[in-house]
Amino acid sequence: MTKTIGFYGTGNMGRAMIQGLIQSKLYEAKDILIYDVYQPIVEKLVKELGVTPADGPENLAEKSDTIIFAVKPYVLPNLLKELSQNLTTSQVLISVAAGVNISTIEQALTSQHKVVRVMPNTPALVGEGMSALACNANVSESEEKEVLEIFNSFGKAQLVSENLIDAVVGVSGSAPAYVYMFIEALADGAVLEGMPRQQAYEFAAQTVLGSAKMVLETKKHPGELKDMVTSPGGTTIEAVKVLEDQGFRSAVINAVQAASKCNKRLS
Ligand SMILES: NC(=O)C1=CN([C@@H]2O[C@H](COP(=O)(O)OP(=O)(O)OC[C@H]3O[C@@H](n4cnc5c(N)ncnc54)[C@H](OP(=O)(O)O)[C@@H]3O)[C@@H](O)[C@H]2O)C=CC1
Ligand SMILES: O=C(O)[C@@H]1CCC=N1
Repeated sequence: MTKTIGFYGTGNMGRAMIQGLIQSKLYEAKDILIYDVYQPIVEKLVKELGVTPADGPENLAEKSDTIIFAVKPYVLPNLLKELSQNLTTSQVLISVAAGVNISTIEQALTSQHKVVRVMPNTPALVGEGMSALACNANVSESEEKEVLEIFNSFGKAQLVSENLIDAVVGVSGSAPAYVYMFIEALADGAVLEGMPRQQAYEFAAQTVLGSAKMVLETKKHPGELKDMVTSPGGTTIEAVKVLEDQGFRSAVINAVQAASKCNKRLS
C-alpha cells in the first residue's frame, strides 16, 4: 500500500523538505499532503510541485501515515492539543521545531505516541541537508530506519541523543545562515578588488562547496587542509593572520554557542 506523508507548515523549512523529498523520488508528490494556515503558500506548492492539499488540519492528521510538523516552535504545542483526537499512536510524528523537547510533545498528546525530534537545515532543498534525529521509546527500530531514510533522502542524517540537539542547531540547523554571510563577505572582498558581483558569488560559493567536499572526502583534519593552502611567506598566511587578529574563530565559536543557548532557552 502507498504510504502518505503529511506536512503542517510549508514555510522555509517545510518547503525545503518537501522539495527535497520529491527530488529524491522517495515519495510521489501526490502522496505528500500539506496544510498551512497561509493559503497562498499552499496554492503555490500544489501548483508548482503537485502535492496534495489537505481539507483542513484534521483531514491531514487522519490521512497521513507519517507526519512532519514544520510550524514555529510556539505554535506546535497548541496545534498538537487541537489535533489530539485525530492523531493516533500508530503514526510516526516528527517535529523539526527548534527548542521543543520530546517530553513537551508527549505532554501535549500522550506518552504512547511515537515521537521523533529532528533538527534539519534548509540545504535539504537541494538534496544536501544535514539532520539530527532523536526518537522516543515508542518508535520501533524499523520506524527509526524509515525516518532516517526520509531525512537521508535529501542529504545526510544521524541519530543522536536528544541532549545533542542544542549543539546541532548551532553547527548545522542555523549554520547555513552564517555560511551565506561568509560567502557574501568573500564576494564583497572580491568586488572591492574589482570583480563583478555575480562572478564573485560563483567564485566564493564554489570555493566553500569544494572546501567542504575536501573535508568530507579526504577525511583529513581541517587544519591540515588549511596548511596545504598556506605557502610559506605567501598570500594565504597574510589573510589567515588578519582573520586571527580579528577574532574569526572565536566569533564563529561564540555564534554556534549563542544558537545552542537560544535553543535551550526556547525549551
Ligand atoms: N528555517 C530553518 O532553517 C529551520 C527551521 N526549523 C524549524 O522549522 C519550523 C518552521 O520554521 P520556518 O519554516 O523557518 O518557519 P516559516 O514561518 O517559514 O513557516 C512556518 C509556516 O507554518 C505556518 N503555520 C502557522 N500556524 C500553523 C498551523 N497551526 N498549522 C499549519 N501551518 C501553520 C506559518 O504561517 P504564518 O506565517 O501565517 O503563521 C508558516 O507558513 C520552526 O519550528 C523552526 O524552528 C528547523 C531547522 C531549520
Ligand atoms: O532560527 C531558527 O530558530 C530556526 C531553527 C534553526 C534554523 N532556523
